[in-house]
Amino acid sequence: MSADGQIMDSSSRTLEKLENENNKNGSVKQVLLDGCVPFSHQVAGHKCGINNTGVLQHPDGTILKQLQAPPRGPREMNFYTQVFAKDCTDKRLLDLQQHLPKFYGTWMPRESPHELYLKLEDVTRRFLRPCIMDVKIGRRSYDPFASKEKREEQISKYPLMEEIGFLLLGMRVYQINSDSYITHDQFYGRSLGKDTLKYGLSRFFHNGQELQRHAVSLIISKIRSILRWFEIQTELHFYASSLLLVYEGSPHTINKSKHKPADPATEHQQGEPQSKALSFQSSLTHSRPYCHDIQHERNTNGKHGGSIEEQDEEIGMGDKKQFGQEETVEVKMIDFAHVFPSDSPDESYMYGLRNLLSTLEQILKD
Ligand SMILES: O=P(O)(O)O[C@@H]1[C@@H](OP(=O)(O)O)[C@H](OP(=O)(O)O)[C@H](O)[C@H](OP(=O)(O)O)[C@H]1OP(=O)(O)O
Ligand SMILES: Nc1ncnc2c1ncn2[C@@H]1O[C@H](COP(=O)(O)OP(=O)(O)O)[C@@H](O)[C@H]1O
Repeated sequence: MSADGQIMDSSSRTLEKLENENNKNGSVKQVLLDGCVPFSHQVAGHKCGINNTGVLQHPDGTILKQLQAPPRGPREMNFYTQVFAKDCTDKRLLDLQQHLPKFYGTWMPRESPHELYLKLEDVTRRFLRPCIMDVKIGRRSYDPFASKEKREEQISKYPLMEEIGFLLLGMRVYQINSDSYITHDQFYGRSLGKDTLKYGLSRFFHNGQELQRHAVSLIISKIRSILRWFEIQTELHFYASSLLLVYEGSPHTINKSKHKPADPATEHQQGEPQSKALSFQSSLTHSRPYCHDIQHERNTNGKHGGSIEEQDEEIGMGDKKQFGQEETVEVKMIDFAHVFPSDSPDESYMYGLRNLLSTLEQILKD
């Protein structure tokens, strides 16, 4: 049977059948469309898609984020498409690529062509025990087109946002002694005031034995690099966008293994990064969030076979991989549902970055 045929077999399971199987087995490890499984390293964000699963992990190691309802989903898709356009000549956008998960176009399940997903690099993939934090950046978490109700709702969630300029949305931290993760949800971040912020942030770097100072330093250096990009760009404003911070929690070596790619024939991506940059202006027209109570999780590495090196080559980034000390951390910008064109510096985002940097520097000084 052709690879295509195999796809049809796997994806032709109906949702009903899946639910029955899950109920029967009490199965936690769901296999969804085309061999995709729930992404086990999601620490914040919407839980949409099949069974409110949220972000999915594709067998080739990428992740799939379902497009949100217009205008947010198309706006995020247009943003990734523009930044990763093959014929992009805008130096600012080309420089921005290094700060984003790589974008592999859009993807749709063969059976449900109305469902569209962004296919993205899994930023946590190379880590053995990834410690992950999602931090929303900026002095306001609503965009200029938000209704009065939306503005008020967002402000009421964290009135300190304007003064602090960032908000911890979620994290998971590997604990060496118990070989488990501590997780904190969005309410943890919202509970932090000016006097507890530094301590609250420092928990992300504590493995139960000691503070991972090297991770703090390396993450500071990556955030500084993102700040430098913002200091010279005036094209874009980012609202309700996040930084995803990751560091290696394992005291052992970093996972450098490269698996053979999954059978490329099992791919049926639709819409490669487009060759023509799309206009942001065109996207200006105008689910339940993830909530994980504080708890200890047994460690499940969540690794899924296959690799994406061939696709890396395709977008010209395949040979840029290096492994060194700085590979034990990663900082990427994510969540671009509220990115808008502009002609001035993004002071709000930079304010947030600077305050995050100074809080991290304080943690190092203590
Ligand atoms: O998707 P919505 O309209 O429900 O709004 C999300 C909010 O849900 P809620 O207002 O409680 O219904 C949601 O609120 P919660 O954090 O879940 O209280 C977030 O503010 C989310 O923003 P982000 O994805 O974290 O950047 C919000 O998403 P964005 O408006 O930032 O896309
Ligand atoms: N490229 C990525 N690599 C790894 N994890 C990611 C990536 N993008 C998103 N995530 C995970 O999914 C969560 C939600 O992503 P996000 O883009 O913020 O979704 P939402 O728009 O629903 O807020 C993040 O907190 C993170 O845990």
